[in-house]
Amino acid sequence: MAKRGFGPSSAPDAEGRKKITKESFQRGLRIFNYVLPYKYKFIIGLVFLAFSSLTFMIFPYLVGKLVDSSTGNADWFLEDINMISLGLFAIILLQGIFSFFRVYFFAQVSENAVADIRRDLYSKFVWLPIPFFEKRRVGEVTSRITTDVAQVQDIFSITLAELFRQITTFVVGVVIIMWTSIKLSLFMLATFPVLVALAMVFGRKIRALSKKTQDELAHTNIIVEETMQAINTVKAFTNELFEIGRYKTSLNKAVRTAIKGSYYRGAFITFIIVGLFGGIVLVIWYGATLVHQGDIRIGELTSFIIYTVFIGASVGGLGELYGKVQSALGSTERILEILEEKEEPTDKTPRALSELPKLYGNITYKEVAFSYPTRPDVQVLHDINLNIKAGEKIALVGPSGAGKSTIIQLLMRYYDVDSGGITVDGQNIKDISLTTLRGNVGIVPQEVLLFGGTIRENIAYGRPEATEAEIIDAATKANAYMFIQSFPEGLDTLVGERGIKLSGGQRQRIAIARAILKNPSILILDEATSSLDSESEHLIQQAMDELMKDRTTIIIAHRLATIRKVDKILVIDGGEIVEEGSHEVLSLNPEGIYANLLKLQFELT
Ligand SMILES: Nc1ncnc2c1ncn2[C@@H]1O[C@H](COP(=O)(O)OP(=O)(O)OP(=O)(O)O)[C@@H](O)[C@H]1O
Repeated sequence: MAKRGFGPSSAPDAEGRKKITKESFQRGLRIFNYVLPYKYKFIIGLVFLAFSSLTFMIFPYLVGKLVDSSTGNADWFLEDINMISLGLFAIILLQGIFSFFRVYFFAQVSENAVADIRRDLYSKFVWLPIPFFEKRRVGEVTSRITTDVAQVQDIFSITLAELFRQITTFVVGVVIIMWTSIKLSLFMLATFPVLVALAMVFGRKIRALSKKTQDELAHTNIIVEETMQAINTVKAFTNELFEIGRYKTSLNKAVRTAIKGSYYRGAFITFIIVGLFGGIVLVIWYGATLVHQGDIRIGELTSFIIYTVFIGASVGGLGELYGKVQSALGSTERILEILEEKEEPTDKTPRALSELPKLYGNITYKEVAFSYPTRPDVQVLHDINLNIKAGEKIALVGPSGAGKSTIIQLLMRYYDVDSGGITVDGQNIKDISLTTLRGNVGIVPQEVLLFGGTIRENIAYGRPEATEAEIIDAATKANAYMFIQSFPEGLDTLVGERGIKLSGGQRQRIAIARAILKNPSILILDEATSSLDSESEHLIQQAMDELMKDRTTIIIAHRLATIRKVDKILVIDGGEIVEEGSHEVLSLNPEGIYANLLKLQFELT
């Protein structure tokens, strides 16, 4: 799933990296559009970066002069040891000051630009149609806005600066050492960078191994999470020992991989010590020979060696940065891909619900056929024809998976029909603004999810501009105000993760209050499958009756006892309407599905 939708030019690897090609690079550069509003700060940051990188490069030169001075070989305008040391100190101070401003300006740019990307991504997510989310896992969607954006932030704040610094160090360093001694430079360049490059290859292998260890540790964490989430089930089945065993096996595997990785890490450290430091010793040896022969001075050798270390570090650093740029390009690509997704054609101007055109609620389905975009080969609805007059109440019944919810989802235009058409008040819903359509439909879902916040906010979700009096009125009509008042904080009681936990019946009544407040012409009631106690059931039924008054209502019914009074019952089976009529008519057909379902439920109760 994570690999879905990448450009054809270069496939990413398992870590979501992308090969750097001209094309991917050019595409990636488009993320810099987010830096444009802050370009002056960015340029000032770059200037400070250039200053700090260049002052840094003077440091080894001055150290060399200092050594020459101390050995009586001074040939520079500053001959005094104290003066050169002061110069060194001044360089360090300058570098410190430049670095402060570099970090300050880059942080201003990166924090703002990244917040802009996050805001755009979030808005995009909210405006995207339902099928987008069905094709992806939640974790995948959230990682766009967290991990991928963090990668891009790294580029804006650190990687770019580092890249610039390493390249400057390398180029300026090589020029200076060449100027000092061509012979020694050629000797150094033929040995040292090769060793650094080898170390990089080795380092990459180790990273791959440590990634494996991390993955295995992540797997052990999944077990912890799963067990904690389902701790009641674990205890109910007295499966504590089984879970401990599962965790232990997974943990042992992670430990084995980690230990295997440590061999390589040990070997790597040995290589660094022997190889890289050996390389430096080689350079020192050759340099010392040149000093002995009088080709260069001891101070020049000193600064040469420091430059060599800088150049080596920059070569190593560039390798690492290459990997980072690759990952960031992958992230950029994924972010841009989402930003380019087509949004639902909803009206984006903030408007009060009451300002939307009011629909009457005459609904027709004509020869509607539909398959879900994720399963195009399975036709879920075939040839659905139905007619609901404004104010009529109908119920959809039928076995699980028959297609009842799908019929409703199509009315809400979460998906578009494959063939046929749905009209509201004679107008095809494709021609009605999505905002108007959804603004005129109220839903009381099967499983009510409340947002973390107060009860007031949760009820007002139905119509954010509602007044306090309207909220109380809606809560009262929904038979919810009684229990709300019984909480010390009343409407201000927090619900959700940090607040109190409401019972299923209470949540349903909040959802009814929401719908009452929204005052829609079309109402959809998705009956809860879990049964409530009779007191709660009675209160909910009363609230539902109040809510249904004067509205076109479609009930997805699971308990047939609640729908006897509706105008029409539609029995859905296998994506088709197989029976249609009032309770009286349908219950008299002994061969019919409805009569059989009725009998079954009667026997069960
Ligand atoms: N988002 C989806 N993507 C793919 N297939 C789906 C999706 N939602 C439902 N289906 C499939 O469509 C068919 C009809 O499902 P639907 O939810 O409409 O049935 P239902 O009659 O409402 O069932 P229930 O009473 O259990 O809620 C089922 O086979 C189901 O697996």
